[in-house]
Order: sequence, then C-alpha cells, then structure tokens
Amino acid sequence: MSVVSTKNLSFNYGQKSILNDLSINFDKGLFYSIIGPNGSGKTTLLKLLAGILPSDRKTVYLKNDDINVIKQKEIARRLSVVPQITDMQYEFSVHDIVMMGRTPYTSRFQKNTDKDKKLVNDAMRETGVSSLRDKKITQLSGGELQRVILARAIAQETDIMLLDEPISHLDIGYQYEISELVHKLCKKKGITVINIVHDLNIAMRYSDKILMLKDGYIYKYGDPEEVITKDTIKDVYSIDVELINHPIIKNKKVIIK
Ligand SMILES: Nc1ncnc2c1ncn2[C@@H]1O[C@H](COP(=O)(O)OP(=O)(O)OP(=O)(O)O)[C@@H](O)[C@H]1O
Repeated sequence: MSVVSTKNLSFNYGQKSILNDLSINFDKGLFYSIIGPNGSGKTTLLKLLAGILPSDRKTVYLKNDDINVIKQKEIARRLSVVPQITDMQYEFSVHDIVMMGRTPYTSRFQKNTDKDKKLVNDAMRETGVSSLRDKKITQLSGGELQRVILARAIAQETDIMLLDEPISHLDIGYQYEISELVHKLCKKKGITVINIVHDLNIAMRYSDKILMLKDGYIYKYGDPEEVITKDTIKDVYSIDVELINHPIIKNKKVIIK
C-alpha cells in the first residue's frame, strides 16, 4: 500500500516549470532514493511531499488523504523531514532541538513525558550526538548539525522520513554510519524512507527503488540496476561511467572513466 503518492503533480516557480506530471507511489517500508543533476527538481519534489510547498488539490496524498486537507500537526505525526539546509538562528541546545521532534504529540503547556525523554535520548545516542547534549546549536559543525536534525526526525516517530542529502556534510565514517542507521530504521521499523542523494554508489547500495529526475520529469524509475546504467548516467549527467561487480559488496559500483 502507498503511504505517499503523487498524481499528475506539476509545479512552477512563477513562469518557470519545475516539475512536470509526476505520478508515483511510495510503499510502506521501502527505501527510495531520488537522484538527478543539480536543479532537476529533487528538493522541490521533497518539499511538495512534505506539504512545505503548496500543491494543487488531489496531486499529493498521504495514504488516501489529500495532503491539502491534513492539519500541519497531523502531517508532522506522519512524516518527518531532514532538510538540506537548516538555518539555526536561535540559541537552542542540541537537546532542545531533538525534543522539538516530540512537539506534534504535545500540547502547548504540557511537560515532556518519560516516553518523550527516552525517545530523545535514544535518538541522540543512535546519531552519536549525546555528548553534544548541552551545546548551543549555533556552535556545531555542519556534520554535527546534520546528525542533530536527523535525531530530531527519529524522535518524531513517523512512518515516513524525507531526507534531503542527509550525508552531504558528513565525514566518511559518519556517511557510512548514518546511511546504515537510516537503512536500519527503514527495515526494522518499517519506515518509508525517501532520500535525496548525489552519491550513486550510496543510492545503489541502500535503495529498494530509485527515482531519477531530469529537467523536472521522471527520466527513469525502478530497481537500482535498472536505473543506474552506463546509458542513463551518460544521458542524464553527461559523463562516461563503468559499472563493475565488487568482490565483497553485492551491488555494482559506479566508476567514472
Ligand atoms: N524559491 C525558488 N524560487 C524560484 N526558483 C527556485 C526556487 N527554489 C528552487 N528554484 C529553482 O527550481 C529548480 C529546481 O530546484 P531544486 O532545488 O528542486 O533542484 P534539485 O534537483 O534539488 O537541485 P540540487 O541538486 O542542486 O539540490 C532550479 O532551477 C532552481 O533554481
């Protein structure tokens, strides 16, 4: 069953057409990657799926509900977002930010429950930010901030997680750890992950399905090895690659020639 879907979704910024007639279903518990060149519409699509950008009626659905008729707080109980750029101007602590993941479940003056505290501590531990607990959010490195924002999304306990290049600022160790963690959340908790990623090898390794965008159109959609081929990469990114079998990992590796 689809937990998120689009039906003939199009989007313009002013006169400029950004997305064209996208119809796609995202099913429960699968790991989806969205790939495509800079400016192909990936972030725009993610924002429409999250209800951050307004969509036309009956073009974006969470289960069977048109996202336009779902209240913001209810959307936040169903879907969490790890955005590309998080502009942190306020002097919140890391712990405060992760606790904000619990906001969809609490009323204004309600105190945090034991469950809230446990979920927040667990999420901070899983993302390796427990030692930063009392640090100001404005004093973090790009990679630390990315992990804190992921912790907030985990604490939000949603069935759907949308991530916009969540590993772009991470060192190679954390790139691997965070990718593994998000994959584990998907497979163990049945969370549907929709992940924008530039690294084709990461996409190949973790995805159940890949959506490849070009100029706001779905260029190709399917299993990783159907989508990432010499021909599609040449056509979409204008580069020559080889796909080779790796002796240890089961997925093919993309090598630039
Ligand atoms: N607020 C905005 N106003 C006008 N045009 C915008 C706005 N945001 C994005 N665009 C344009 O929409 C197009 C798609 O942008 P989008 O951010 O969705 O691409 P992307 O595939 O995520 O790119 P990247 O890989 O660089 O992050 C681009 O041409 C961009 O310049």
